[in-house]
Amino acid sequence: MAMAIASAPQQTAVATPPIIDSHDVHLWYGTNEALKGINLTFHEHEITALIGPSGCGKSTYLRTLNRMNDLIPGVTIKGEVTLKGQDIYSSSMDTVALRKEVGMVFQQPNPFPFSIYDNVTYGLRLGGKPSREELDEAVETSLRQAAVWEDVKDKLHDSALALSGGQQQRVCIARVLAVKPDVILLDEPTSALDPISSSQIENMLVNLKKDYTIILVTHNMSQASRISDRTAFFLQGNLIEYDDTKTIFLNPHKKETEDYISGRFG
Ligand SMILES: Nc1ncnc2c1ncn2[C@@H]1O[C@H](COP(=O)(O)OP(=O)(O)OP(=O)(O)O)[C@@H](O)[C@H]1O
Repeated sequence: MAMAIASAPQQTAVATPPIIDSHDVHLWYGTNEALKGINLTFHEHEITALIGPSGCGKSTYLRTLNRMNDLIPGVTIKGEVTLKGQDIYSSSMDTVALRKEVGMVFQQPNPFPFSIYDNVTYGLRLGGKPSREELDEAVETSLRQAAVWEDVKDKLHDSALALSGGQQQRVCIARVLAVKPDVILLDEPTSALDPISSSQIENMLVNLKKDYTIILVTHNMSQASRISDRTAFFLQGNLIEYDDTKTIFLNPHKKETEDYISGRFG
């Protein structure tokens, strides 16, 4: 019998339109093949969790979705990733624009050493010369969406570095939201946070999915089962199983998946 986790998994996902498609994605770091032909389709307005033991390629795969691996020397990528039907690896793709459409939040909160206001407006100011009113509006909307407005509204011009870790992470999420992405990638966004901050971020992500598509790497099985609609299980660079979260946690089809989620390895 599979898994023993505290919370009931999400209900069976009802398919929304696909937004990202990856087809036969391989990635090598030098000669080490870290991804061995990944086929995955992500659906709009869903949260998808990527799970699997350390070193199985989850973070590497997440970074292929907005070409963040391009920044790592010695990386070779083959295969196809499309965003709304457009090949993101085509030579005509503007990677700065891509990373606005497919934003990323990292494990460690990484606010810039600026004010909260300047952190949230950073991407907007890179893209042009928005008016003060536009910036003010974006700051309030994004901080509200990231569920941190009430904490910071009276100190927007204080350093973001003076906030708690959980508040910093929510400001980093607001920074991504301010440029209105379609997709948000999160790489273990709560693993450096206390349980209360983690739970605030989980609730926020569930609220955000009505407006965004969310793809989340997590080691936390309860988190995956609490908030995700679909779950993909990776092992040694392969995608072993991808299904709605309820099936993965209650009735996985592959033995490796069952062994992992029931804690037999990893
Ligand atoms: N920058 C890099 N240079 C060389 N090899 C790397 C690099 N990043 C990851 N790897 C290797 O690629 C493989 C997959 O790593 P990756 O970080 O994607 O796994 P992961 O499943 O996200 O692991 P974790 O859960 O520990 O974060 C591992 O063998 C790792 O050592």
